Amino acid sequence: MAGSDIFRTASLLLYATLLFHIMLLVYAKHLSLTHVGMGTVVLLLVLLTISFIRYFWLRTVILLSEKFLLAEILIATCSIVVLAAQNTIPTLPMPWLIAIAGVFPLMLRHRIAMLCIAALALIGYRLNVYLGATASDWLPDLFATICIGWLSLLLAKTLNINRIALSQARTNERRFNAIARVTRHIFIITDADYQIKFANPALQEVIGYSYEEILHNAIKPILHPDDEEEHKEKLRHLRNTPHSTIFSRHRTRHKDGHWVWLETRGYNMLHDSAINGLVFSIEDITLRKDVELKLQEETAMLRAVLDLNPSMIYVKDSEGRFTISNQVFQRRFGYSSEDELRGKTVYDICLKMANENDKFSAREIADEIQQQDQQVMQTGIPLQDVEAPGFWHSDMHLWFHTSKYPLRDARNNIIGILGVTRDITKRKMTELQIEYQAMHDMLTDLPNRRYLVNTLATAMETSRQQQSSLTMLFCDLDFFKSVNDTHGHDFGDQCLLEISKRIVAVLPESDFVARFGGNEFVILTNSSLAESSIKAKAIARAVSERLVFENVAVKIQVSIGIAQLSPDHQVPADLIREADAAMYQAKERGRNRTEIYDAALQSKSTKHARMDVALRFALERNELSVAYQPKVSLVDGSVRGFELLLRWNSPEYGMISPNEFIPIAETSGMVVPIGMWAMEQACRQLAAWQASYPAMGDITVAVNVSMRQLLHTSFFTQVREILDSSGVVPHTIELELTETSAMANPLQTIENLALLKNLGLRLALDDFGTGYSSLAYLQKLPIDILKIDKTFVHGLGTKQSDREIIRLMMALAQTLNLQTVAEGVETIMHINELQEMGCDLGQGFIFSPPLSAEEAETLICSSHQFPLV
Ligand SMILES: Nc1nc2c(ncn2[C@@H]2O[C@H](COP(=O)(O)OP(=O)(O)OP(=O)(O)O)[C@@H](O)[C@H]2O)c(=O)[nH]1
Repeated sequence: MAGSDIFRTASLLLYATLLFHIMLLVYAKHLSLTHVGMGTVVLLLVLLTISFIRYFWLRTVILLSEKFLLAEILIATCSIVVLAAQNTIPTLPMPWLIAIAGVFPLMLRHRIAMLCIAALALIGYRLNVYLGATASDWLPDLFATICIGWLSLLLAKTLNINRIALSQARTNERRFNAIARVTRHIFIITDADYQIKFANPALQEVIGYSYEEILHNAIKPILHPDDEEEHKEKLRHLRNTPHSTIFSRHRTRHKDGHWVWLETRGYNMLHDSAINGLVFSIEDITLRKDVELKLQEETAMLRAVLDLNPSMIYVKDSEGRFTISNQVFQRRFGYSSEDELRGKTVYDICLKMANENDKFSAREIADEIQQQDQQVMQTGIPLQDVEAPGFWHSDMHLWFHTSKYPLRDARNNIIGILGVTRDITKRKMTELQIEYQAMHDMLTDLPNRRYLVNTLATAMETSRQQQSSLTMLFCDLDFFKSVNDTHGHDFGDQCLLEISKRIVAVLPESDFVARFGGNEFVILTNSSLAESSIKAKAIARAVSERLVFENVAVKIQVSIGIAQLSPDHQVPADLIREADAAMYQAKERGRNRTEIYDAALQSKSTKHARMDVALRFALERNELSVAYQPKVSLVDGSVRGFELLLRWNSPEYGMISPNEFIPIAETSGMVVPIGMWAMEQACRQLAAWQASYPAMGDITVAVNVSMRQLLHTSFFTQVREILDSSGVVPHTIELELTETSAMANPLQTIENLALLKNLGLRLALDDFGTGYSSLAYLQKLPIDILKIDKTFVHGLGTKQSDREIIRLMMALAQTLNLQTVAEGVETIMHINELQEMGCDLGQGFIFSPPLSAEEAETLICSSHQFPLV
C-alpha cells in the first residue's frame, strides 16, 4: 500500500473519530459548546467531508496537493486548539495533535513534515502549559508527538521506496510483455523436463501452436529427422550444464505441416530462483535460410562459372592482395586452391614464377602489373583490351588479352579490381600470320609490294631527317615468261624462289629486299649510287648463274633500274616510278644490264608509255606497213633477197622507225601479234612473187623475230600454218634473231630454233658482234646466216679494229659453214673490203633503201644487178 492510501484512510479515521470523540464527550458530560466551539466542529465536519471525498473519489488531484495539506493541517490543529480552549473539553487536544503528527507526514515532504511535527510538538507543549499540565503530563505527549511523527515519516519513506520499486517492476513487466508480444522472436521458458512454463505469442506465429494448445494438449514439437539428434544432444547438454548456453539451427514442423527453420539460443537458468528454468530465444530463420540456400546455390553457380571459364579471373583488394581467383588463374601460377592464393600479392606470384632466363626481374614485372592496378583504382577507369605477350621466359611466346575493372562498395568507393586475362595466342598467331601474309610474298617469303611501300615511306622520312642517301634497285627478270611457257609454272616458281635467295644472299642484311610483282624484285638500300651500281652487278651475276632443277638448266638474266631519293620525291610512288623507268631503259637497251635513272629518261618513259598505248591499236587501225630492203650478192651484184622492215605510220607521232617502236612492242608483248603479222606479209608476198616469177629462184625474204615471239607457245604452230596457207617455199623464208636475245636463254633458243629449222626455214643471227655470244652456244645454234652489225661495217676503212673483228667473224662463219650478210653497206670501200674478206651478201643504202613491194617486184622481174664498183 502506498503512503497516499494510508493517508486517505488515516485522515478519514482521524476526523471521524475526532468528531465521534467530541460528540461522546458532549453527550456523556452533557456539555454545550460555545459558538466558536460549534464553528470548530462544523469546520471539522468539512474536513471530514473532504477526506471522505478524497477517500472515495478524488484520490489524488487537488486534495493531496501540498499547499492544501498544509492548510488542512493548520485548520485541523487550530480546531483542536480551539476545542481545547473550550472550558468544557480541556482534555481533548493532546492525543489528537499526536494523531495529526502521525497522519500528515505520510503525505508531506520530508522537511516540511519535520517542521510540522516540530510545530505540533510545540503547540502541544504550549497547550499543556496553558491548560496547567505538569511536566510529567506534557513530556510524554511531547515525546509521543515527535516519535509518532517520526515513525510516520519513516513509514512514508519506506512506503515510497516500495511504491517506486513496485511501479518499476510493473513498468518492467509491461515493457517485457510489450516486447514479448511485439517481437517475432519466440521466448520460451521451460522447466528441466522441457515443459513450457512461459511462451510469448510469437510461438503461435512461428510454429502455428499457441502456448495454451501446447500446454493443454501436451504437444511436443516435431523436429526434422536430419536435425533431431544434434538438437536434442544440445538440449541435453544445456540442461545438464549449469550456466551453459547453446546455439542450434534446426527444422521444426509447423502446424500446417511444412518445415520451419529455427535458430535457437538457450540459457540454463535453472539456478536462478526467479526463473528456475531453461530460457530459449528462438528466431524463425526460414526466410534467411532460403536466402542463404539461394545464395549458396548462386555462389556455387558463380564458382562453377568462374572455374569453367577459360579466362584467368581474379579479384584483388585495395592493397593488391588476391581475394578471389578461379582455377585457371590458380593453375597458371601453381596454386592448388583459392585459399592458398588468398592474401598473396603480385610480388609473391612474380617471385614464385621467376626464372633465370626471364628478360625482366620479378620486381620489374610486379611493379609493372602493380602500376596498372593502381592506375585503375586511382582513376576508376577500366583498363580494357590490352594485348601483350607473356612476361616470363616460359610464356613469352604466348599472347594475353587483359581487362581490369575497378570494384566499388555500396558507397561507391573503389575497394579493389577485377581482372580478366585470357590466352589469345591462337587468335594472335592467326592475326600475325594474316598480317605477315598480307605483307609477304607467299612463294619467296620476301616482303611484298605493300610492305615495300610502307617501309619506303618510313625510310624516306628517316633518310630526310638523317640526310642519308636512299636508293632503290628495281630488278625485272628478262624473258621470264619464256621460262614459264617452256618449263611450266612450277618450274618458274622454283626459279623465282632460288633467284630471291640469291639476291638476298649477295646483299647485306641491312638492305631491304621485296618481291614487287611477278618477276620483279626491289631493293632499298642506304648505299650511294656508286655502291648501288656495284650491288646491281653482284645481283646480276648471282641471278645469271645457271639454275638447274630436275635436270633442266636455265640461265635467267635481269634488267635493273636504279633511282636515288631526291627532294622532288613526295611519296613512295615517285621513287618507285623512277626506278621502274630506269629498269625499262635497261630493257630497251637490250636487257641484262643496269641503268641509273636520269631526268631525260623520265620524259622518254612518259612518251614510251603513251606510244605503248597507241601501238596496241596500230594493227587494227592498219597503221603498220612493210618495206623490203634488198640483200645483194657481193660477188655479182644480183638481188639475192630482201629484209622485210616494218613501218608504223602513227597519226599521233608520224612515221616511226622499228628501232623505236619494236622495243616498246617487246615490252608490252605486242611484238608477238605484230611479228606474226609481218611474217604473214612476208610469206604471202614472197609466195605471190614465186608464183608470178618462177625464174626468180631462191630469192629470200627475211623477217625479224624477237625472242619473245620465239618463246611464245603458239609461235611454232602459227608459223607452220602461215607457211602452209601461203604456199611459200619454206627455205626462201629467213628468220632473223638478234644475237642479244638469242643468247639471253641459249638453251631454250637452241631448242626452239631447231623446231623452226625442221619446218625448212633458214635462220639468221642478226646484229652479230653486238652481244656477248658464247662460242660454245653459237656453234650449237642451228643457224644458216650470220649478219654482221652495221657498226663494224661503218668502221671499215677507218677503224682497223672493226676490220679485224669482221675478219674474225668471217673466219668463224666459214668454220661453222654459215652464209654472211653485212649490214649498213654504204660505200664502195665497204663493198671492196667485204668482198676481199669473202663476205657473201651486203645490204645498205649504197644498193637501195627499203623499197615498197611494187619497187621490189620490179627488181625481181628485171633480175636487176647492182653495180659493185
Ligand atoms: N612461275 C611464275 N611465273 C610468274 C609469277 N608471277 C608472274 N609470273 C610470270 O612472269 C612473267 C612476267 O613476264 P613479263 O615481265 O611481262 O615479261 P618477261 O617474259 O619477263 O620479259 P621482259 O620482262 O620483257 O624481259 C609472266 O609470264 C608471268 O606469268 C609467279 O609467281 N610464278
